[in-house]
Amino acid sequence: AVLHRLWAEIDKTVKQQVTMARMGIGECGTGWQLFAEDGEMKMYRREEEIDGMVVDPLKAVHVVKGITGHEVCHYFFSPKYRYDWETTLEHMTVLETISDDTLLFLQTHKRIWPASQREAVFWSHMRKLPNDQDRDGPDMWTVVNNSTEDESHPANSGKCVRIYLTVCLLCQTRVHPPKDGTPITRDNVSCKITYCSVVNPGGWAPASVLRAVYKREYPKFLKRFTTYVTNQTKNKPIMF
Ligand SMILES: CCCc1ccc(-c2ccc(S(=O)(=O)CCO)cc2)cc1[C@H]1C[C@H]1c1ccccn1
Repeated sequence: AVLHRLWAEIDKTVKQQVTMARMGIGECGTGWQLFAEDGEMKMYRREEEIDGMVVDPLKAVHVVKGITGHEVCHYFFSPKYRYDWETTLEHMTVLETISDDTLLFLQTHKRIWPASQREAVFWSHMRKLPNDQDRDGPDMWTVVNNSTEDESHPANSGKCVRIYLTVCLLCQTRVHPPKDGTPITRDNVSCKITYCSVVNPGGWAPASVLRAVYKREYPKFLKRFTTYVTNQTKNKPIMF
């Protein structure tokens, strides 16, 4: 198959992001502060600024019973479900279908007063990863979203400020087979989710406002999204 113009960048970025997502918080360098906790969900951030703009890296870890990594990545990646769970989304367009596991998105997010409205252009790639640590362990699945340029949508040409994001959703399915050898049900599966994101807001926005938005929005987003996947899958066959 002819490789797409972005393929080399996608493959390199996915490998880099997955390597970082697999590292524990302790190995990810210093300065991580736990800022939100809800049951199994723990959310960390590091306070970082570039040219006075807040670009705080975020890392969340969560364990959800009854769903698999393939299912979590499927509902995160597919455009047809996004309006159901992404509450800050104002508009989403698929600019290009690069392949069946790689899409180019244009998204505008609802304006956060007093900052100007933001938009993002990013490729999104979904991939199953060999579990190289535990060969007979279940596979891992990931979706990586990474901002990119698109000639037909130059940055900051309209009313929206272009943001630059790198997001990695890494999922590891855990199966606890029933003792009595009966078939595996959703009671026997769980998914360890690691969500990493770095967002450059692209233009000035008050640090206090941005940090308040992230503190409020990210825990809401991960809880809402995982609840959505649980509800969407509960009466469906398990997608391993
Ligand atoms: C000034 C910039 C604010 C800002 C930057 C970035 C994002 C954002 C974009 C994409 C993704 S995703 O994980 O790729 C899922 C696809 O949408 C998550 C978050 C949202 C906001 C805004 C709306 C706020 C927000 C922040 C955090 C979570 C959700 N929404």
